[in-house]
Amino acid sequence: MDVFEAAKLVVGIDTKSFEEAKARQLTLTKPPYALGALEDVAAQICGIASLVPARTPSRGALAIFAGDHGVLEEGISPWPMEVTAQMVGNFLSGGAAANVLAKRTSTKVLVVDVGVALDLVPTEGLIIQKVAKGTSNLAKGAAMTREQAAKAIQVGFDVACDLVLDGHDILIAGDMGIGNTTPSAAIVAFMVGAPVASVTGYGTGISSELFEKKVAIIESAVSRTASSIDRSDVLGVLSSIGGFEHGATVGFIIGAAFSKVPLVLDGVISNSSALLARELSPLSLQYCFAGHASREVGAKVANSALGMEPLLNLDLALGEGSGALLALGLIQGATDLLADMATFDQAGVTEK
Ligand SMILES: O=C(O)c1ccc[n+]([C@@H]2O[C@H](COP(=O)([O-])O)[C@@H](O)[C@H]2O)c1
Ligand SMILES: Cc1cc2nc[nH]c2cc1C
Repeated sequence: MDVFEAAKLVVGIDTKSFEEAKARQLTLTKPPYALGALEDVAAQICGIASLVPARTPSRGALAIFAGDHGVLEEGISPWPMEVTAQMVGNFLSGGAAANVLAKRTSTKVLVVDVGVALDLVPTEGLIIQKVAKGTSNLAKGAAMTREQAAKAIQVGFDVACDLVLDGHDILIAGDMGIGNTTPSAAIVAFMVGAPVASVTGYGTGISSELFEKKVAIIESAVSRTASSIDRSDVLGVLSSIGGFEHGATVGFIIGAAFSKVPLVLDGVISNSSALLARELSPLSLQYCFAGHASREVGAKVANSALGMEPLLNLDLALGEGSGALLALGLIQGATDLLADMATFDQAGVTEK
């Protein structure tokens, strides 16, 4: 199905089930709202499932969208481009942080090559849907064409729909792309209208000198974009300052919402992508959870612009879906609590 058509068909979560879940929380053996944000999470899961109590999501799937970035030639990351492809190899052989965390929650790990510069060898667990061999350098002009942006979004949407058809009941957004904190900060600055220096982070670890350079590059790309593109023009924004991972993540979010399954956002790449998904489908955000507050400052700015409270704040700056995978355990726990705790009546505990 065409993702842009699907985006228009996304419906909000079931508010009746959401409210019913909130009411059920009050009957459980605990002071009102003693489980805090976990109560909100469980109600949101019930709203998504249209069922109270909802079944606990237990068949998670992590999609790690991988792509390269032409802007790397400006020296905005200390790591060379080939690390993107090398880390894809690491994901496929099970040695990355994401693999370790996914194992704990029996989450399937899928890598989607949406724009890695090097050719990858077809392997089990790898989907090759290369839009191009890396983006163009956004410091010099548009990062991609509008057609490429649309293709990246479609890839992410198709991956989400296929995973749900395969029986996965919660989706996790992950990313891998050396240099991708630069387009992420550009997207946040442009979409939120915040000063670039206030949304730019240190990525994989850059010097303060390099940080100044990163900010200057993003400032110039954002002002180039602002002169001709409107915030509601998602293909315009992506083509001007985005990455293929961002495009795919936009589609992944819409795919989860269209398929009515929850999705856990990870760090600054998925948070910035959610700002774009909101333009195509505002209701799609009702299916999203902010897994964590990344160390990357733009992630925090994006989450607050989205009105989302991150579940964890662990100073993570890894990507890959690592923070979202950790949050999955909390989402599962929250859903279990609503379903399995005794009520005051059942336990013979006096209500206040
Ligand atoms: O998830 C995040 O918020 C995050 C923060 C900093 C770095 N990363 C990861 O590090 C890479 C991008 O960092 P950089 O410095 O090369 O732009 C990319 O592979 C991301 O997955 C991810
Ligand atoms: C080693 C390494 C692992 C990563 N995982 C996600 N982004 C990454 C960036 C680097 C450099």
